Amino acid sequence: MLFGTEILTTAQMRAIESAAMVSGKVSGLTLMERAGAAVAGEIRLRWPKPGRATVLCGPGNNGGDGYVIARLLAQAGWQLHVLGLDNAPGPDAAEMKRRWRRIGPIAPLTEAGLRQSPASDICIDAIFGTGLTRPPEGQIAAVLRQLGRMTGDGEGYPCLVAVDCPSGLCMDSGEWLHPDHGEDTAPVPLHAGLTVAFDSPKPGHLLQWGPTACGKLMIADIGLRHWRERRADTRADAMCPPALRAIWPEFPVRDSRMVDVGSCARIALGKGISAGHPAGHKYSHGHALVVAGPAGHGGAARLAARAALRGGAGLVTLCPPAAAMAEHAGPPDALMRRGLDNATQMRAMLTDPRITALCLGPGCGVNRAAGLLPVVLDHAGPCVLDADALTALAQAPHWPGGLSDNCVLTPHAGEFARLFPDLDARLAETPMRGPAFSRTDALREAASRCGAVVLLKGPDTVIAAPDGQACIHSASDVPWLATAGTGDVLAGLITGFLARGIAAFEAAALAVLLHARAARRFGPGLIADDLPEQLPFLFRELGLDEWGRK
Ligand SMILES: NC(=O)C1=CN([C@@H]2O[C@H](COP(=O)(O)OP(=O)(O)OC[C@H]3O[C@@H](n4cnc5c(N)ncnc54)[C@H](OP(=O)(O)O)[C@@H]3O)[C@@H](O)[C@H]2O)[C@H](O)CC1
Ligand SMILES: [K+]
Repeated sequence: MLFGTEILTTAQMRAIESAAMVSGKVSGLTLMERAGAAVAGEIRLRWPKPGRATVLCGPGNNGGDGYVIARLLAQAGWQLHVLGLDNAPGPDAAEMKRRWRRIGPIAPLTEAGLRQSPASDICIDAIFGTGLTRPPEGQIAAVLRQLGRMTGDGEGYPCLVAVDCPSGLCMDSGEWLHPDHGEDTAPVPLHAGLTVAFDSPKPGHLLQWGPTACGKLMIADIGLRHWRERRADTRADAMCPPALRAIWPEFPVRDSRMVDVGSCARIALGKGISAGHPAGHKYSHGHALVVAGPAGHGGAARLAARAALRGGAGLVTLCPPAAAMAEHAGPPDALMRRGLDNATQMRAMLTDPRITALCLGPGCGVNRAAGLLPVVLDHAGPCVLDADALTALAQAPHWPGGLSDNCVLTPHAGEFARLFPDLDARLAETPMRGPAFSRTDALREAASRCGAVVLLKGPDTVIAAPDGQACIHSASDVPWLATAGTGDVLAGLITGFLARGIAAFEAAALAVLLHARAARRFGPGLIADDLPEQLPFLFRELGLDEWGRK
């Protein structure tokens, strides 16, 4: 999979960190110094004039990073107020604590201690990082609640800077861990203005509450690349499930490893049918069928068909029931129309080998989708099943079998719950232990059960393939994408890419990326009809006007 930055689970991060230390080439103390320096550097970039900072240091290495940050900021002229625990941390954090003590005192990390802290411009949360395994309770939970109350985006509030992650957030799922007793002990979610994470993003930075909790996310290089890449080369190890990647072209993230989306997209498109036929005829760019529903419900399928055309399918044929043909008489004229009344007609249609992809579901009606579904599945060609086709699929006798890995399912949360009620129930459970069951866990399981690529739509869209590849696409910066018909456009765009011969997982990933990018480019006020119209500009901006040339 070409798109995006690799995401590491907390277990993978720990394995890489310890491989680095075992090698003897880098010590834990050096890594901690680099981590602290990265955060202090980001702070000084944003607040060039030394100010006042409160640093909250927890029991482990995240706390150790906090002591480094305090020391480096103090050396840069900041006024520091440091709170810490009276515990015996690991040797690296203990050493950093000692070094801080030579500079300044440590007040007890308690709710009262925090309330009585001198006013500050920023609060630095170094309480828990990737080592969080259970919900914060007692005094630490009270400190976090107080921290949540006293920091925020509003004027007059100190900005919260999170070290690696906001404390209490499970970094494998983006869930806040809850104690199992009482509403009044529920976590007060933190809202950091800046989070500086180390080496790689973790799933929790991107899933569920992650984006709102983290604020601006910076990924700092702390010199672990060699061990990360070695691990990627030796994927036999149990710590290394197939790659999980983040696609975040314009998400507010800075990451030195961020890939060039334009070149990734170019390569993916170049792998399609058009490769080697830059001046090919229309059939060399594929022929997509988009099934439409009964009269009065044609808009969704037309949106999908338009997106498939704009996505570059050579031909797109819209197939409403014959009685609904009149409804589709308007533009675009490039769209072909052909009546389709029943499964027999569909079976005949699909004998044409030039048809390279099919979209079933948008505006189709559940009964019509259920009638056509067996033909689509028997045909076993590249297809997108969306909307009503997913409802029909959940009721099909063979479900969850019968699909192949060139099929993409595009459920929203409700459709996902109908298809995989047990996984949905697990996702809905109050997370009380880390690592909590995540959307990537659920999607990998869903894809492996049904044998198709599954794409769960949302501000944190997750896509998984049956072989375990998965990616998270962050679009929490484009809330205006949540409007009627945008899902139909996405289904159509994937169909267009499938028609062009792009493999299912890549077609889904590329479509989701361009879909959000189109919304970002258009801005608020967007309606679904605007999305396909943005694609030509996007293709040009990303250098995709050269598609077909590798
Ligand atoms: N990634 C890297 O290469 C580097 C990361 N660094 C920083 O280290 C932290 C991870 O440090 P770690 O010590 O493993 O964990 P934490 O600091 O997050 O947590 C400390 C310990 O707290 C205990 N724990 C867990 N949950 C709770 C809870 N709810 N209440 C109380 N205590 C809790 C847990 O220990 P237990 O033995 O009690 O289970 C944690 O171990 C990472 O985030 C980075 O900030 C390095 O500094 C640089 C290299
Ligand atoms: K933290």
